[in-house]
Amino acid sequence: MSTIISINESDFIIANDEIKGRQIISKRIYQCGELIFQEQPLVLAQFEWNKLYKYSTCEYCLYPLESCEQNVRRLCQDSSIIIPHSECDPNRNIDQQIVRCPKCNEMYCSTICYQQAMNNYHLTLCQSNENSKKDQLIRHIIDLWRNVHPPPETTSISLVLKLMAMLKQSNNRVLLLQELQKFSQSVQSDNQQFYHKLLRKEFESQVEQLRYALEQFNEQYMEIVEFKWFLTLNGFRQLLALLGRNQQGIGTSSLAIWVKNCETLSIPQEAAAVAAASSDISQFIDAIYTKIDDVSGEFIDCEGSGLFKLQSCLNHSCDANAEIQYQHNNSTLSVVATRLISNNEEITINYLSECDRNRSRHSRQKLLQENYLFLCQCNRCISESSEPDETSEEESENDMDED
Ligand SMILES: C[S@@+](CC[C@H](N)C(=O)[O-])C[C@H]1O[C@@H](n2cnc3c(N)ncnc32)[C@H](O)[C@@H]1O
Repeated sequence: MSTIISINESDFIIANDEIKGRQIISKRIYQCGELIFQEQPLVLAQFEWNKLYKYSTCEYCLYPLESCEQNVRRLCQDSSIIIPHSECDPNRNIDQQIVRCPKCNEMYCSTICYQQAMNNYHLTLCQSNENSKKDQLIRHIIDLWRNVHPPPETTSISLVLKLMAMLKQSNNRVLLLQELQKFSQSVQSDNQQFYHKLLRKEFESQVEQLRYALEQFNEQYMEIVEFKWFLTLNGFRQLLALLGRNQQGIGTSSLAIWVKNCETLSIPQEAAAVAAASSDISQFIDAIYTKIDDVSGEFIDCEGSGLFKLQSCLNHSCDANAEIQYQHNNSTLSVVATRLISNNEEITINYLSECDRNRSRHSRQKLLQENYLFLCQCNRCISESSEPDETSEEESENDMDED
């Protein structure tokens, strides 16, 4: 885990900015669409809610373990749907590829993933006996988490459990802890104004229950002396702030890959046939997405999150010049330029979800303060600084009043 792949060391540098902390500065020109780097996570986990809704993925790399047809049938709750062009679905025979842990039945996309999981953490976390006290405590911790954090989830307690198990199984605990310490993790913003939203008064008792349960887990089953500090009152708040500030969402989907492959289908020769075939398939795809939206809402991907060492050095901008993609439909993250990036320009991504990006300056800044503890001063926020301090909801309410 935690491998940085495909970078040319001289293409960018990690610098230090007085206000933002670490930042990545380009040392050459990147064209729009160009890959900047690819990286695998130090640790990742599927969201607990996602798992509950039966999104099946490889436990180690989040590769989807459904065919496109199974995926669509589940999301539409309609077992009669037939997906055409099965040649566009690389997962059409995925059932035959799935590897299961012989003890707990957890699913993996390959023997390699299963072995990596075993070597890293699964030997410790394998829940093979539901009556055992240890398995019950793990389930209790996960249930507590789900009560604190209804969907959409942002941070996952499974990451904490996995980090503990990785430390237990590691033969170099010091190195792993050093890697963890590099992520930005203070509980407050530098000017002491913002706290992470999970550390507000309203969550105090639930966060304490979680901390206590994890402390019991460590004392009774893990005995990781090096992790004890993270399970103290202050240490646990810092751990939650670390996860909140750095965690990167991961999304994979069998349907999305099938749709992408359909776009490159070999085209029939005659112009009229081309038009008819492509309009048929796009109408079919539109109808599928509409039905999914009606039945399952927008929650359509296999989702999780992870900590990435290099990606976590990328700062936010509401006018970012790069974006995160999952080009391999698993947890390998790609950072791709979304416009021309000049030499010496900071490479930035947008931390906000697609739908939050069009909110007012005030709403965007509020979300960034609650989740990442900073006041955004990007070019877009500065150029919109004369706008009123209203959330998008207040803005639309005012608009409606005016109408
Ligand atoms: C994922 S880290 C990014 C790298 C970070 N600068 C570091 O030193 O590790 C996220 C944190 O970086 C800082 N940050 C990111 N974008 C920023 C921005 N536009 N303005 C100020 N601080 C920012 C915030 O402290 C945020 O919680």
